[in-house]
Amino acid sequence: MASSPFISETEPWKDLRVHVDDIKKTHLRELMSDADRCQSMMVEFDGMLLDYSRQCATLDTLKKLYNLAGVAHLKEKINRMFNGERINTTENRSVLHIALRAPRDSVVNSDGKNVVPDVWQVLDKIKDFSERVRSGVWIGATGKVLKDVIAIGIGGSFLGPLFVHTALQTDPEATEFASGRQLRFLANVDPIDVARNIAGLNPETTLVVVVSKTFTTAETMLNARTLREWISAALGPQAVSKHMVAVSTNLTLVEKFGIDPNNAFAFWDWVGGRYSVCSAVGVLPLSLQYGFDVVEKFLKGASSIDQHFHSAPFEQNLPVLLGLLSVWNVSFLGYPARLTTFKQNFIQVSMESNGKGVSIDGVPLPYETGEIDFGEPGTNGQHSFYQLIHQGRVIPCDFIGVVKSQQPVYLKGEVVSNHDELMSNFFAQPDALAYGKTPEQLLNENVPHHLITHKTFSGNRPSVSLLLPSLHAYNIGQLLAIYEHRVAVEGFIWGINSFDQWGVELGKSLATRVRTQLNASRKKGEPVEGFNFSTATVLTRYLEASADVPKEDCTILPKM
Ligand SMILES: O=P(O)(O)OC[C@H]1O[C@H](O)[C@H](O)[C@@H](O)[C@@H]1O
Repeated sequence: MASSPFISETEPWKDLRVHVDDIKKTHLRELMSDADRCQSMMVEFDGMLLDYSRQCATLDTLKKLYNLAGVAHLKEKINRMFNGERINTTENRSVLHIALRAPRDSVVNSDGKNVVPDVWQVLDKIKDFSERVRSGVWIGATGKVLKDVIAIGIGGSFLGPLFVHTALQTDPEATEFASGRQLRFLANVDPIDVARNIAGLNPETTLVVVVSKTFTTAETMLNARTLREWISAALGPQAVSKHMVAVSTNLTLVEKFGIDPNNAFAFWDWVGGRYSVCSAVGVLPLSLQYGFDVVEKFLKGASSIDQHFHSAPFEQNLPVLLGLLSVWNVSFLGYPARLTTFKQNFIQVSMESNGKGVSIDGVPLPYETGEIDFGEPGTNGQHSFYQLIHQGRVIPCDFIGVVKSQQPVYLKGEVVSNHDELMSNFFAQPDALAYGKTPEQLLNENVPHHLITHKTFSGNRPSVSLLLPSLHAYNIGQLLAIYEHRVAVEGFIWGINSFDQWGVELGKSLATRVRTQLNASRKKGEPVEGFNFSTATVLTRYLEASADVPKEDCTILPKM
């Protein structure tokens, strides 16, 4: 099959390339002085306000980006996704995380079958199960209520749920429902993470949820076996069925592991791991902690953005605008990184989706794709790495602010409330980046000559600001979906497959070889063989220096 031409060969791409020179001549300071331009670069939807006026872009840039979207067939690609076509071609799968939050009476087809009833069957099962656990109808092996949950999972089976949990943890409505309960996440395979997770928990009152799409991920399965041992060592092996449940697409392996299939919560191949937080992956642990009704609001927020993404014209479409501007920053202005104050699962959603080297047809790309995403919430970044973004490299930034704090603090005698203090930075940083500070301004302030260059800020550094009315479950869903779809838009423009992740396989398979060697050396004293000089040397050193580990097959759990 003939492969499609690269987007970089199209006229709109070439036009944008030429346009870069015009834009580079114009400082953001000038662009910001045009109030009409700024007004046209603000979009509102469902209570949110996106301000992208601090992008190094004019209305003409936007027109050119819409032309690019046209030749990239962006609209058609979005429709193909919503229609359940197998757009993840290297895995021959459709990409239907939008179905996970579709209203009960809607229709989303995969291979001609409406998947919404299946989705709701699992959601109903989660609602029922979580209510039974929370109300103490489902109890542990010794008759105690299961008030604590450890969710074991990694990557997409961890980061999305962690993000939502982190955001809900301080939401007054959600916390009310979480009273007396704890939700912890065990992801990393480092044994100290096991220790941290079980510290202070009693197996008698703990429910373990093993979350893995494949149910083969080495870290998750070892952590699952470790906590199975923790439960059975304390309560006997028969307790496992009361204290362990699973979320997976691979129900056969769930059963083989020893978890009752009735206590397994399914999802489907058409849900990518990093797009799975709206499946049982997130909905089960979060419903156990906060109750299903809160989590349903999160799903509704995501669904609202899905419908917006599917139907709003590009000029008003938040994920489309954000995606196009990211492509502009990465591919044309040459800024490969992005800072966001919302980073947990977004780093995975973005970098695993779009860090690709070949087109969807498998042809090496003549341009780079993906961004290096990083960030810190609130003002933490200001006190660590903002030096670099103000005077070092140019890093386009996303600032996400909330009108109403989840937990307002007012102190008598203070100039502003604590939330206003936080938001002062939300408003100040984008302008500091855009305007900078000139040597003339510094001279007027009588700054000594030898410090002028040190204290100069070049400015002209782009950012977008997104203002949310509040941070309830619904808004968290909106935010998640905006970022998921933005990444899809970027990938659709770049002509890559944003839904596979072959790049994670090599490291995993090399770790398997090392694991085999460690076993052979520890158990049978075999020498290190088959590795390059460097690896063999350090591996041998590691084995020799840790020769005092137990030789016999035994179980030792953390002592915390
Ligand atoms: O959910 P699992 O099958 O355990 O997969 C967990 C994670 O492992 C892989 O390495 C993938 O890169 C991730 O996309 C995935 O989320």
